[in-house]
Amino acid sequence: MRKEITVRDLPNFINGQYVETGNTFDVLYPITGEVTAKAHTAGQAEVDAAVAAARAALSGPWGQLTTNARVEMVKDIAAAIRRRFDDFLEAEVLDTGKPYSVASHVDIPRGGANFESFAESLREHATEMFQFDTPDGRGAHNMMIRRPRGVIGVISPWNLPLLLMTFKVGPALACGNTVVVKPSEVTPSTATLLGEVMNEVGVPEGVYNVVHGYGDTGAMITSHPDVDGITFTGETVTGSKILEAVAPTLKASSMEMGGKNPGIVFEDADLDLAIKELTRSCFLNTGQVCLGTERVYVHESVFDEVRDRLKEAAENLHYGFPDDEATNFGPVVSDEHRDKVLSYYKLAEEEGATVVTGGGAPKFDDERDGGSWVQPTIWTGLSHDSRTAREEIFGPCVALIPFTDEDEVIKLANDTKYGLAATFFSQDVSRVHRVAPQLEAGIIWVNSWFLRDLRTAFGGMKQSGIGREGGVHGLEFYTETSNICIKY
Ligand SMILES: NC(=O)C1=CN([C@@H]2O[C@H](COP(=O)(O)OP(=O)(O)OC[C@H]3O[C@@H](n4cnc5c(N)ncnc54)[C@H](O)[C@@H]3O)[C@@H](O)[C@H]2O)C=CC1
Ligand SMILES: O=C(O)/C=C/C=C(\O)C(=O)O
Repeated sequence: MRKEITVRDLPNFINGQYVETGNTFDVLYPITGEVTAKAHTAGQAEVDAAVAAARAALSGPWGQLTTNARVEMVKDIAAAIRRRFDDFLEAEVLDTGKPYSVASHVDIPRGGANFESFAESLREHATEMFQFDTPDGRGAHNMMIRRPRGVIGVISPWNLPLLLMTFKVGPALACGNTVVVKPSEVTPSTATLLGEVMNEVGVPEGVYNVVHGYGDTGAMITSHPDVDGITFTGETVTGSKILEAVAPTLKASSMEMGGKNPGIVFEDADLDLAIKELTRSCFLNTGQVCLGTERVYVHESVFDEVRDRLKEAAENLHYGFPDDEATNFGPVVSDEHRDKVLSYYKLAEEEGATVVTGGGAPKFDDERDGGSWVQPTIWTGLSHDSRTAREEIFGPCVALIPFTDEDEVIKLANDTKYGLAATFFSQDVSRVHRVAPQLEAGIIWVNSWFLRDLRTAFGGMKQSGIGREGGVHGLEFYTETSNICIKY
């Protein structure tokens, strides 16, 4: 159904207050291209104020909370997000155009779970202690303590805005840090709304701050001398610029970046399951998931069947307005991103691809023609070395490439500068155990995709990332340790 849009104002959130700057940029509805909000750009003064508020909060009432009280407050944030589920859902859909069916099952529930789960993890981790022999025979205890790292700059992307931002803010707050968040300029709404939740729950002022703007506002945070750590999700090239920006002040950095994740369908795979999971891994969230599969190697003996069944699944996806229950496929996030994806659709054909389905933009003959739409697309006939099969497109598209043997496909899967995720399908238990450890990826799914247990380590190898977050693994980034050596 067509949405009646009232243009909203999205101020910054600094020291518990909403702060306007009057210098605004438009936020657009990807379904139709209409303006839905005006976000207030933060300049150096607002970034400085946010960082100063975050610094002050570390030694204010927040810093004085007991661990138990802090953990309970972080869980209260989760409960408040759940109470305001519909507000978050509406805000996320307006920014991204994604179907309610996706946002209400993936994005918004994770907004709450990210706070709750990391609060629990913090309670469960054990403190390290070593008994140590000293030359005088009396001995010592080495005891490690953890303390918050300090002010954390959170730079987040547009594909899963609330999910990915809270995947960082949740553990940061659970560990006692304070944050300055720079959400993507394309999707600033849910980060702004979270400020209301923080005030409702009684999170002390200055603990959670949000500044809006483009990459230059992000750069004011990454280069800020009073920020202690940066956690980033986004493109690899941006990650590399951020690492340069943090170098002069030697900030700790946790980086989750792009991928060109392989999928593999072996000849012994359960094809019903493989098609079901590949339909999600290629097309969920219109392909805008860093863990998605844009190249799938299919054993030659089942290639034609996989191609035909995946084509059928892609053609059954339902483009529509977000609140239509049948809609499971939305637009991409912006015209800029649509143009990038369509440029790869053109490149694929220039590189000799056969278009199995899709390959362009849909035409609706209604207001959706003003939005940022592309078709789900499947190619065959592309070589593993083509740019289409090697570069991250971040769209609902996949190159199907045949293979003949296991060693060959492992080499093909690993032949990339990235190493975020891999997913493969086989019913042969020996093969599963043999192949999985040989894949160069931080996250490997077997007979499944995007099954997330928040206690597990999350992050990429090679140019897909530096460091791991999730469960107790995030403690390495979100806390500083001190070893205390106590001689008896
Ligand atoms: N999760 C992932 O792996 C994601 C990958 N991408 C990839 O990146 C491409 C471009 O999307 P963008 O949103 O432009 O990603 P991006 O990496 O440019 O932006 C991500 C965040 O970084 C900020 N940023 C940009 N330049 C910065 C700088 N110099 N210093 C500090 N912060 C900076 C942005 O404002 C945004 O908040 C996509 O087409 C896709 O291929 C995008 C989003 C998520
Ligand atoms: O489940 C998560 O924590 C993250 C999922 C997806 C991404 O990281 C991404 O698309 O960037």
